[in-house]
Amino acid sequence: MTPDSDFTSIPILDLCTLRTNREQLLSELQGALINVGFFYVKGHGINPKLLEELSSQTVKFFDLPLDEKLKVDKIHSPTFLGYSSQGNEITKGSKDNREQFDFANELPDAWTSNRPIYERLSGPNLWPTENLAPDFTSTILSFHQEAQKLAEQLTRLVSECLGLHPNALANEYLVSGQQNRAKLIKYPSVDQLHLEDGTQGVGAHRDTGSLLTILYQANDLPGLQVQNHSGDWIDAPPIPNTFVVNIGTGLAYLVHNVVAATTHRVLNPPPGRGPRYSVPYFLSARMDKKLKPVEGIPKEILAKRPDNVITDSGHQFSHLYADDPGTYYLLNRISSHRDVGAKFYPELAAKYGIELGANTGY
Ligand SMILES: O=C(O)CCC(=O)C(=O)O
Ligand SMILES: [Fe+2]
Repeated sequence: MTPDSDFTSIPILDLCTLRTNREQLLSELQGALINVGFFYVKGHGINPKLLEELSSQTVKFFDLPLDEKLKVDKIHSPTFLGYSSQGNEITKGSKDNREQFDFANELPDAWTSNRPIYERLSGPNLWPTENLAPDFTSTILSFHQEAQKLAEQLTRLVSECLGLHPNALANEYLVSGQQNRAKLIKYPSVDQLHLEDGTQGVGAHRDTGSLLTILYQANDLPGLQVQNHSGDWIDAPPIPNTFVVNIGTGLAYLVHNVVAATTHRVLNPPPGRGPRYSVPYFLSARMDKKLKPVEGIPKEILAKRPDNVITDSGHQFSHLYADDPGTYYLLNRISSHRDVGAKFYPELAAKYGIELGANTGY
């Protein structure tokens, strides 16, 4: 791709087209994957009422008193599920101005010390009590279920549009009972920030260790930006009843980087317009299997791979990535949330040289 044909907006794909003109949708999807790595989906079939309820529960959760939110803080769990307060996460060496609540499909606390350490990441959620947050848990879990179905459908479409069997990726890298994470995010209004909070909502990054991300922008504030191949930042503003989908480094690796795990970032919300809310869901590859680029993508599709892509994102632990996805993923969690790392994984952090005392990031 030459800089002249670089993208300047994010394509919108309508999944209803699958019923009327499947070939067209697959061709649009292929273009979006190879040239952009980001696209909106509409016609996804997820009930708009559920999405409204998700938005409202997200706002209500963050409006709870801080001491109640701290009762479900990540620090209480080796899974890194739960709440993290403002400024507690680090991307590219700087604090991110966001509060978060990480959740996943519910799994029991099954890890024992004779199992691989990364399996300790999978386990139960930390929920606020029902009387404090009525219908929160059921709404969040319903959304998770729907996002999971959509993500699996998209994985099959991605395979198909790259000339593979629709189940080529799913059969190898998705396994029932795996835990896929999602989170509620609040980017506080700049009027509520202190000077030392810095300027980033979340710094430039790729979604590491996941196959794809489905992002629901839960109110109408802009902030998400996507980096095109020339290094320019392109806005991805909220569009009602759509999701923004982007490709993670896991999927890109599996398909020989013919699809792009595109760099993105989030700016603080515009002044005077209140906080921005968003809900990303991350579909992950199974953690217990080495990643191996798939065979069978036709040469003419591989030849479309863009080169000379400029990115502001680093790439942590890449040496480990393909060989041991579970450990790679755990190290990323520790690095982003060092207080949880210090409590539950001090030996692993020391082994990989992650400084737990200094909360300074990379
Ligand atoms: O909040 C957003 O719009 C994007 C968040 C994001 O990129 C992430 O959490 O990986
Ligand atoms: Fe992201």
